[in-house]
Amino acid sequence: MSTSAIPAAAELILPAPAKLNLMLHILGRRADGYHELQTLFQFLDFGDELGFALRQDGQIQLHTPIDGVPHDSNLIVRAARLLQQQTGCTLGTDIWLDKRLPMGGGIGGGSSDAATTLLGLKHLWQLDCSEDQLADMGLSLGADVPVFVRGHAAFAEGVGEKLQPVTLSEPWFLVAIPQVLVSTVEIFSDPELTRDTPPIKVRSLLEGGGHNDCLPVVQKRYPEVRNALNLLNKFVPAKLTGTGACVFGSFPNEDDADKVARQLPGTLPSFIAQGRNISMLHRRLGILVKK
Ligand SMILES: C[C@](O)(CO)[C@H](O)COP(=O)(O)OP(=O)(O)OC[C@H]1O[C@@H](n2ccc(N)nc2=O)[C@H](O)[C@@H]1O
Ligand SMILES: Nc1ncnc2c1ncn2[C@@H]1O[C@H](COP(=O)(O)OP(=O)(O)OP(=O)(O)O)[C@@H](O)[C@H]1O
Repeated sequence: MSTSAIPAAAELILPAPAKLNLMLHILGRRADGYHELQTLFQFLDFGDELGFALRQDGQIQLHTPIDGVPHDSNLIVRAARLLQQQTGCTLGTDIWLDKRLPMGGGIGGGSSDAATTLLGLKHLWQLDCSEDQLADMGLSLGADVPVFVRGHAAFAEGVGEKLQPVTLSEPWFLVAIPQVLVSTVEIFSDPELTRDTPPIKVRSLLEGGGHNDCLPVVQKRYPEVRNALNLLNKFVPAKLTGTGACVFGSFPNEDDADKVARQLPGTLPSFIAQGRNISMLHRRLGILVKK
């Protein structure tokens, strides 16, 4: 994996992997407007990469800005500041980001960056906080952050924070990236969204089963996503991850995924990655802790 966007000054380099929602059922809406979900999360062995270097002056400085996202709104900076506040830590950090995941893609780039920041800085600042505390902090940043903090494929309920680890097969995925940014808020506010899918037991959820309740609304609002689903459906059953925009199909091996990728038009970029039950971040941190 290239680390070109991350300078040698970084003392700690960690991955921030993507996730897929293999299914997403919407059971209802809470009084605060958030939706009760059931979803199956699996990680991909593809993602962003973050570099961290220690600062003694308490400053949090992200050196690689994202277009359209102010420094202080970036989930990386927000996660770092939250960790400082919650632990009383007076250390700071320089951070560099190698952004590879499309934004607004439904593959959790911002959430994963936030989780990698929480776990990376716990390591760099040598903090004594538990995974439960980090998952709670993560939840206050976004519904998808806790699963990245835990690092295990999971059946999620609640708003996405009640996680039950699951072991799934680890197929190869072709993920196509429609060139449009889908607003999660917009999809969850659509009056036509199905919000009354009956709950199912994880036991009865066969692998590959379930559906995505966001699909009809996303297809209606975003022709780019509709086109991508139609194109991919010619080769493999195509699914939507989260609220989109990305769509994906699964394959038993990388070659089969690659053959289909070659037949997609240049206007529909894609990448191939393997599904993972343990996130790359946790594999890497596990190695660091054992050293
Ligand atoms: C769609 C999923 O990606 C599935 O994994 C997540 O549920 C969304 O997670 P996320 O991007 O971390 O979402 P957040 O940043 O917490 O919420 C963005 C917006 O989505 C809506 N939202 C999100 C999660 C949820 N369970 N119900 C909601 O209604 C809310 O309007 C919220 O203001
Ligand atoms: N580090 C970050 N990376 C990406 N987006 C960020 C980041 N920090 C803040 N954001 C904001 O969060 C929004 C959603 O980004 P993200 O890439 O996580 O979307 P997503 O893949 O649809 O997420 P999810 O699957 O969790 O709904 C972006 O449009 C951007 O404004």
